[in-house]
Amino acid sequence: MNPVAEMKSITKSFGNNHVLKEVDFTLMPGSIHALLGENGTGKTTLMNILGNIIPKDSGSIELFGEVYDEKEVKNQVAFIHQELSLINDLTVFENLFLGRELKKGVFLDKKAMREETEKYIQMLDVDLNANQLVGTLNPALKQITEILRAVMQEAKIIIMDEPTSSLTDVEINHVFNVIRNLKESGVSIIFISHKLNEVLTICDSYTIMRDGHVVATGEVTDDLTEAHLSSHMVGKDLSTDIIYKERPIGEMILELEDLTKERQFKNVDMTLKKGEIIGVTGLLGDGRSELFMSVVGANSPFKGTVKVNGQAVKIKNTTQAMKNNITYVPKNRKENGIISDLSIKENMILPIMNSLDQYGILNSKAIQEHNQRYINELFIKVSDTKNLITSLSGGNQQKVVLAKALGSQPEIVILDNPTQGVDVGAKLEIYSLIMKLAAEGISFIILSSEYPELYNLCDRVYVMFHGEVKHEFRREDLNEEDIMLIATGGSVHG
Ligand SMILES: Nc1ncnc2c1ncn2[C@@H]1O[C@H](COP(=O)(O)OP(=O)(O)OP(=O)(O)O)[C@@H](O)[C@H]1O
Repeated sequence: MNPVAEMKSITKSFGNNHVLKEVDFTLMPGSIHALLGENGTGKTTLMNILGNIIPKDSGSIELFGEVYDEKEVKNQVAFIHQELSLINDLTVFENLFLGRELKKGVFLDKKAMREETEKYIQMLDVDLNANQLVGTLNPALKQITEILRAVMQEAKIIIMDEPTSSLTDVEINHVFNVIRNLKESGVSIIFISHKLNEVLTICDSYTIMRDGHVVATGEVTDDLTEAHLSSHMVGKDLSTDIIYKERPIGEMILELEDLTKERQFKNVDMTLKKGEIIGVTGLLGDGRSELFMSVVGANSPFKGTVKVNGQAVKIKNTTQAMKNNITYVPKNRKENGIISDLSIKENMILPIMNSLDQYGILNSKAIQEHNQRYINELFIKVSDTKNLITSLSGGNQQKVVLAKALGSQPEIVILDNPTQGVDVGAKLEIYSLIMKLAAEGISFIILSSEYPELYNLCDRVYVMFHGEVKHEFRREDLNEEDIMLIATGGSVHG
């Protein structure tokens, strides 16, 4: 069998930043190929070159045995980015035909576009309505709509950049089924991911990059392990020590009493003490994100009482939340976490502008010190903080979002899906930092679907189902099977 894509000795630099150094990459037909590596190692850059989004500096590419043709590639290769590019106010079929609308005379032929969409929906066996507004779809169906768009343009190679990073387990299965159907139909898929368990589940082969080089490539076999993959990614064996540390827990700092918002969450009671780390988990529709958006004033109105340090507070927006020393990091980085038009430096200092502003002039030394501290503590890979935040790799953007939150020195930090897109090694660094800050007295609420994340960090974990708290686990009772049972509507004793 001949490869469908063959990249040889690809190099690429951005200024002095030599991102790709003689990279070889081969994709076989009808396969799902994982592309792995630490944050900022050049995975997206390599794929941007394959998809003709940016030019290479040197090297050669063959597609389907032919020399790479920049005009043809648009129809052959589709790239689904981490941040989806759908328009919420349009329907599914309108999104799918955006920029290539079918027409009857001068009018749009909506009937034909709808029918064509239905045909592909059936082909991929997905539960999607062509007429539905994209804004009303859950994250998995949005991801699937993007996949449909790629399939409808008859792409033979589809690159998926962390397609599951904001999905829950059930949604991931849904997207995986679609990916498997695609593979059956002969499409080759490149699967960029930091979730090594998913790579072992769905991929046939893998390539691992480190510092702009390929360090390993091979088949996914039964004896391949996550530890094997991650040791190649970081160049050493990752510590398997548990990061969690026993530490003194202080007074009550936050109480949620009987919080209710129609169709979102119901009768929620939760507590958090000084220096404590609690987890909140569940599956799609559990209401945890809506609950904490309400707590910080971003999802009003709701019923019930929020108490900070024993005092009932009415928080109407996130600025008031910050005045109550609560910082909140929402889950979707592009829509909520970063300001794309600002530099890395500006993004990092936004929440602390007031404290840095002396006599109306920004103290550049203080800014420099502040930023350098977080760049060091979170290992943010950055060549110049004056560059736009969007020039950073996805995982490094996420670290800037965390730096922004922690830099405001809050008493309570609420993190929704905090390590989205972050590589396995950097995750451990972030957990260690959170543990260190908790030992210094900062309290954390971690909203997460990842059991290892909850296990590494949390003193207690609340499990929600359909907007209600169904169980509270003490650390000593935590286990993944019971959490899953409750998250799917079952119950455990005790
Ligand atoms: N347009 C750009 N301008 C300047 N530097 C860039 C640009 N695009 C990427 N880079 C740099 O290239 C390097 C590789 O980034 P890339 O996005 O390819 O990494 P990645 O392996 O996909 O990381 P992640 O896992 O975090 O998504 C980073 O140092 C990044 O800052």
